[in-house]
Amino acid sequence: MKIAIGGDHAGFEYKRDIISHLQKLGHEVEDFGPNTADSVDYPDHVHPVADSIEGGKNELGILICGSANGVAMTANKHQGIRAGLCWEVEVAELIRQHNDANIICLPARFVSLDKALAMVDKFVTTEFEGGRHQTRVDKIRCV
Ligand SMILES: O=C(CO)[C@H](O)[C@H](O)[C@H](O)COP(=O)(O)O
Repeated sequence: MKIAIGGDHAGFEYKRDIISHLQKLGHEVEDFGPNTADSVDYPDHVHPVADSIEGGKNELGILICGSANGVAMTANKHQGIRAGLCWEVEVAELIRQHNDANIICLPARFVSLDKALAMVDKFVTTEFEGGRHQTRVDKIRCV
């Protein structure tokens, strides 16, 4: 699967380890930075992730910052993006099953790396259930 990843300095180390994990599983990962742990502004690295998914270059996205709120707020400004903030593996499953989320947002300062990896694994392997959920997802789009 083609996956876009990005975030800010607070998520830099987790992003590095998530990329390695996904590549070992055979996924193609495009890293939109940051490339160091130096302080950055997360929107600079979130918009390109969202653009790549809206443009069809990548299928899913992963965004990591301290609380995950900034990256989620930024990503969800894009009409074609449904970004879900996750803190438990079951939530990572539900944002795919019920919300057809195409981006998962991870709070690096509030979850362990092992949990972050487990959430990523669940996110990329869970399908949208459609049905009643499709009706709701269709109503998310702003007019
Ligand atoms: O969600 C966030 C921004 O709203 C993240 O938690 C950022 O990583 C955090 O704000 C960065 O804070 P810092 O003090 O500049 O490291």
